[in-house]
Amino acid sequence: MAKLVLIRHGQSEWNLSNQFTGWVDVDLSEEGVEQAKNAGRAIKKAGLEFDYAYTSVLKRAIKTLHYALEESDQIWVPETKTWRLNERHYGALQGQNKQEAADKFGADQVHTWRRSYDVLPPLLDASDEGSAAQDRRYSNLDPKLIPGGENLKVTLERVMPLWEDEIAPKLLDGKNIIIAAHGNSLRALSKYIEEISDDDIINLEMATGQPVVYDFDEKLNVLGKEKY
Ligand SMILES: O=C(O)[C@H](O)COP(=O)(O)O
Repeated sequence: MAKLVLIRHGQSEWNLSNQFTGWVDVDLSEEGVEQAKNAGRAIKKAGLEFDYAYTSVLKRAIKTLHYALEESDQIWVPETKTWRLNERHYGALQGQNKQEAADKFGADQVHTWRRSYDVLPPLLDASDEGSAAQDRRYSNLDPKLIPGGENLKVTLERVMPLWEDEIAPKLLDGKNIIIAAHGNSLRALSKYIEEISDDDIINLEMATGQPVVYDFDEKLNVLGKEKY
């Protein structure tokens, strides 16, 4: 019945330089642009047609969506941009080099920050430079909802209202949806969709620019999952 395509943005400038990114609005690298276009070509080749598109308010995901839709000749598809699909907020780690952080705090600690389900990164204060509280794009958001740092659990909790209010009803109505977002907002969504345990989610990685296609029955049970 309905299909849902999840696509992590193409390689970003900070994926390339190995920096924690989170809510920092970093652009795609040249390779990231190519990955997004290739995703669009794969979508076209597979004959995937969308009724709705969703993305975050960060340009690496927005541009990935646009390249993918343009290459598959469906740039007209109605799209929604929402902070609920943003990357998990990496708190005070944002901007730091991941290798340098591992040298400073230990590889185990950094792995725990990156992949554990419920350990929070060091938090940013609302008054800190670089806090999203000072960013105009979040000015219509209740300040209490603006995070100073998130783990996967908190990320899943803020993705779920979007799933419940918008995505699931449309899939139940047989509509096909593409979501272009981020490694961890998509890991959170996959955890819910595939009912992956808190322990096992540590092993799920999302490749940049690779479409993941879920096929659902009319009760939203997963019939199949394919990667292009
Ligand atoms: O925000 C980031 O740094 C990346 O998009 C995801 O990083 P991770 O692989 O460390 O979770």
